[in-house]
Amino acid sequence: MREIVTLQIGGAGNAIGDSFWHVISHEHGVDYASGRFGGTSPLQLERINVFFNATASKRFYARTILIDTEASTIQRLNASSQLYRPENFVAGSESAGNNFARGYHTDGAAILDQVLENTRREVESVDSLQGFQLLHSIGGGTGSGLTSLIMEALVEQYPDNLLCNYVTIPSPNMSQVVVEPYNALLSTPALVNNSHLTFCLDNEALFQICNRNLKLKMSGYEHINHIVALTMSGITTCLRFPGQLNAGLRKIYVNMVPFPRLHFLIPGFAPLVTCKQQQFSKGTVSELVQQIFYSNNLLCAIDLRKGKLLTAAGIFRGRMSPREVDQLMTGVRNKNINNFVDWIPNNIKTAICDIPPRGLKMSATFIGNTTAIQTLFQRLLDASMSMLRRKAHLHWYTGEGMEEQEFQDAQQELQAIIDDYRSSAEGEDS
Ligand SMILES: COc1ccc(-c2[nH]nc3c2-c2cc(OC)c(OC)c(OC)c2CC3)cc1
Repeated sequence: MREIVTLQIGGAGNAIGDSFWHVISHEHGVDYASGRFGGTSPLQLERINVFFNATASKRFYARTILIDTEASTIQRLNASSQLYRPENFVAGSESAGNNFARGYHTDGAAILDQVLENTRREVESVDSLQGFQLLHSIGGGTGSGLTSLIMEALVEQYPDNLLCNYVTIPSPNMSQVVVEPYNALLSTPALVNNSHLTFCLDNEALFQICNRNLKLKMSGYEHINHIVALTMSGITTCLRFPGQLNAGLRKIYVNMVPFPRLHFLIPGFAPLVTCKQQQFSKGTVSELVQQIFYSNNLLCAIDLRKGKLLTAAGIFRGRMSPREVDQLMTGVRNKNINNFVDWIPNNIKTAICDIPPRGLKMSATFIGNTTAIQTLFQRLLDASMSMLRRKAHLHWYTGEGMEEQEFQDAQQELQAIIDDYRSSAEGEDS
């Protein structure tokens, strides 16, 4: 079986991770609180080992390491569910204080060995590891700094395995801490050089989806985390349920990433409408196909029309005609041919799973590798540079042993990835 080890890091990473385990444990017939299987179909068990371990008492637990520099968030999860193995909780004694330097050099570094020991134990308990998925933000100190440190160690210790990151990206409209742009900037080198697949989850877009699409009052992150979990469930559908594709992380990597550095993927999901709007929806496949190409349904605040798709994937769930899905997806490509690069033939792929997500008759998940992502990177670069020019708040980092040069190096990495995506839109080699 091609198992995946999850590492959920920091407050945001653990909140997203908990939502993800809530969603997929239900899909696999596993009770979130007890880990007991109560499913109704053998399909729920056929590939359950990709993300779960079976215990001697016929229960299941999530193959995940729960990591944070301060204990409170993950202590709550330990109390809430037997889905999490008690030994897999790794907490520091002091928060990384929203500071990349403390996540990477001090408070995070203090727990790195424990993280790697727990990871090693999970790796040695599987038959055939395919890779790791890391859930984290890049706005906070732990999600940015400790994750960068962990990625360097994983690449060194497991050079043949893939790293797949689900990364929440700070937004000026949802900023909690003024130095978030610095933490995001400093995360760039690890994401560019050590991640193989980086799914970008932009808080700006997620805020707009809750506010504009779903008309939700934003009282916290629970709605955002559920949308992310639904989308992650869609992205991992072909990994978790049997289907036409012999699915693995490497197959996504090989087919979605034309050059190693251009691995930043934009997810989308449909339907993202209120229950009232859902009553008026036609509930057709055609509607789903249209919606997943709307910028309003993307989990990144970018406009697909401002770039070209290098590759795209659509994962459709529910009872529908595969022929109709293929025709509609091909139709979108043909009608928007200028929004697809012409130097990668057949660069759109569709997969169908007849098991719909909870509460929906059908859904569609989009994954786009688009050159339009450079606008998101430019937003991060502009936000960090406007402070760096004035050396604002730099002392919080230099006081923890960092050099200003590290900021300039990260700035060059971020500018370089922007340039690479820009030139790939023009058809030059990246
Ligand atoms: C852009 O062009 C292509 C993209 C992917 C593939 C492919 N080949 N083999 C696979 C897949 C694959 C496709 C998936 O979605 C359509 C997929 O779900 C995320 C998915 O997920 C797990 C996979 C893995 C298995 C082919 C062409």
